[in-house]
Amino acid sequence: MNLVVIGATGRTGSEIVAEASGRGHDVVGVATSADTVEDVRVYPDDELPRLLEDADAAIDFTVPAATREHVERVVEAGVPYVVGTTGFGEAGLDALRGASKSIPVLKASNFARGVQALLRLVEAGVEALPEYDIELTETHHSGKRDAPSGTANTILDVVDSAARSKLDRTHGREGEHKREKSEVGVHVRRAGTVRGEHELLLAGNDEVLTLTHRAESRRVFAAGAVDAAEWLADADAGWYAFGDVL
Ligand SMILES: NC(=O)C1=CN([C@@H]2O[C@H](COP(=O)(O)OP(=O)(O)OC[C@H]3O[C@@H](n4cnc5c(N)ncnc54)[C@H](O)[C@@H]3O)[C@@H](O)[C@H]2O)C=CC1
Ligand SMILES: O=C(O)C1=N[C@H](C(=O)O)C[C@H](O)C1
Repeated sequence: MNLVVIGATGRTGSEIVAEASGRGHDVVGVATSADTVEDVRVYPDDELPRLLEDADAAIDFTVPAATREHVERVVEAGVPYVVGTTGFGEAGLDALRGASKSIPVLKASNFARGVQALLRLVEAGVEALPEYDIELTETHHSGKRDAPSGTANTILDVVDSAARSKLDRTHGREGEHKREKSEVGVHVRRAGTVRGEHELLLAGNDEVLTLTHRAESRRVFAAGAVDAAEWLADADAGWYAFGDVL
């Protein structure tokens, strides 16, 4: 396949370039400035329209503002679009959903296959323990821009759908704060080079169940993103999730 990796010089984009090249795909990169990654040419983002002309798919791991600019170019080129970027507001999500009327769009907050399994375990745990208190903690490297993580928000959406009553997301606690039954605590840690860890704690009287996923390297995200691009290249226009690929 001809792949365009947008964000190719980034922590994750550079792993995606390595993974795609390693699989034998023809890869070009786009980033804020020209560079070379794993012997792959990286072009500044104003070159994106030309690079999309022969692309079979584009993969975007940048920042929400950049992805919003890219999506119009990708739609014009009619190229399947894999989006890993997180931290969108409603307008950004609407732009991506709008694009899916014309091209196949696959957006996932986490391309690790283990997180797909975690989401299924979260649903089962919440359904089995409806009265238990739920607290979510996510930990990422000190360079992460958005909080909570996109994965944390995805986990909370699964909790919402599995819970018997609406839960209020309580981001941190300080001062006098007695826990309400309707709370789901959300806690964010930023430190070092942590690749991505998510822990859901369900606590009842005299017992605790914790469900944890930890990414040991960004290669796990890269493998999933390239799997998604290979799958999406033959898809019809529409809105897809990483679970559709597995
Ligand atoms: N869905 C998933 O599995 C994962 C998602 N992510 C998300 O991916 C995004 C990027 O994360 P990192 O790789 O740590 O970021 P980073 O800061 O290391 O890299 C960002 C990349 O985007 C590029 N970029 C920024 N503005 C651009 C523009 N206007 N045009 C073209 N390129 C532009 C930069 O040049 C750089 O290559 C974040 O939103 C993060 O949450 C990260 C890992 C896994
Ligand atoms: O920024 C990161 O690094 C990651 N971001 C994604 C998120 O926001 O959930 C996925 C992964 O946890 C790594």
